[in-house]
Amino acid sequence: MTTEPLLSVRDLLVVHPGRGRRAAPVRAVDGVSFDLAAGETLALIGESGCGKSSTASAVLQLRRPDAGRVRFDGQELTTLDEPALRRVRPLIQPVFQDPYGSLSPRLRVRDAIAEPLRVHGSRDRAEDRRRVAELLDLVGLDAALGDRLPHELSGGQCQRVGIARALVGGPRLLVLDEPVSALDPSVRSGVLNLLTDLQDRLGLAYLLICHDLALVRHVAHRIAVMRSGRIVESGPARGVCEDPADPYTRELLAYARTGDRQAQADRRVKVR
Ligand SMILES: Nc1ncnc2c1ncn2[C@@H]1O[C@H](COP(=O)(O)OP(=O)(O)OP(=O)(O)O)[C@@H](O)[C@H]1O
Repeated sequence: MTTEPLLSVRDLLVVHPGRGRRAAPVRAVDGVSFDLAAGETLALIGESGCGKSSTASAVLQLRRPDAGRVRFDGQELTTLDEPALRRVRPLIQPVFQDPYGSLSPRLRVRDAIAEPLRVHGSRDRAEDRRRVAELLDLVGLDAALGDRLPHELSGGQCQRVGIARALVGGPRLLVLDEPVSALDPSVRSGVLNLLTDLQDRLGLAYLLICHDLALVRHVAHRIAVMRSGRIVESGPARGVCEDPADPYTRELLAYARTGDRQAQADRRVKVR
């Protein structure tokens, strides 16, 4: 018996308008297809501008794709109207690179985490408080941090709040866009361990966008290499780079050279 993947992306096309007055439109994503199972991590890697974030936005339906299909948990998302999509959104949640930028500076942590519940119609404040306390505990934060504002948290704590907020609606898929690259190296492994622990406990699927090949090999199950809007190679994350004659390995090693330079640059824009 074959089980349907949680996420199935087929022939995805995202075209951005050209940036200059005479600039031609950019096919940022040009026929991308992949599957992702529940409990699995697929890492999308590739040099800057190859279309990783555009793919992520189209999967999240933050940016409607120009063509192609995005089937999630048996439902085709590209044809859903906005009210129907709002009901699906809690199940597919993003976690962004900049933990401060993804939280409102004026909302206390407990309100930031509870906000999506209220947006989706929750009127039971006591139940919301209980859920927030449960989530703070789940992401390894002390309940007292619930009273703080984002600027009163460290980068790692702030990213944990972002993860708690993503979890509040009971998602099945998280789209992780460089989730630790803006963090101090000393707290990165804690956040990564939290993500792998949450995946094991909750059966979450992760679409991971990351520049750091060493990290990707450690946390992902499969890797897809993008270039110029296309997936040019894909395969298992573990045991890769063992046969230099293999095209997938060659692609990864080539990526590692450009990607490492990008990762160095990323580290220079650390948040507080
Ligand atoms: N809103 C936009 N308008 C016009 N062009 C865009 C827009 N967003 C992205 N692009 C272009 O689309 C292409 C793919 O960009 P995208 O951000 O998806 O790549 P990426 O692989 O995520 O890059 P990075 O690793 O630097 O974030 C690039 O040529 C980029 O300049």
